[in-house]
Amino acid sequence: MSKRPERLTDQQIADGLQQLPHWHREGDALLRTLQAPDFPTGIRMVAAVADAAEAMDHHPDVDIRWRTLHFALTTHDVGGVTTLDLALAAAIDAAVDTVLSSS
Ligand SMILES: C[C@H](O)[C@H](O)[C@H]1CNC2=NC(N)=NC(=O)C2=N1
Repeated sequence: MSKRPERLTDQQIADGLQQLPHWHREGDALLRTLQAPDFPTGIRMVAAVADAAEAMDHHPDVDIRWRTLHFALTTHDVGGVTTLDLALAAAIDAAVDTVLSSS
């Protein structure tokens, strides 16, 4: 049984975001919005994110509007931002970059 992650402090979140320039915090979530070049590529990005999230057993909230993708990350089990959200943000950045570099 994996240990439940602890909610991070404001300072810990700010420190983590130093390494995640595409992301910002709003309340209990980390947010990123990006523009895909077209709708199919955006869907491929979301599919790549889904694989990474499933591998981590930690999943983003995703909003898809044509080419605009909104990602919101929070740890629902503890009702706040944890290290899992910071790790997922980095995984999302890597996943979308991989799709872009192969499109
Ligand atoms: C049992 C529970 O569903 C799992 O530990 C995971 C699934 N994916 C998850 N994703 C997110 N964002 N928060 C969670 O608390 C979470 N829990």
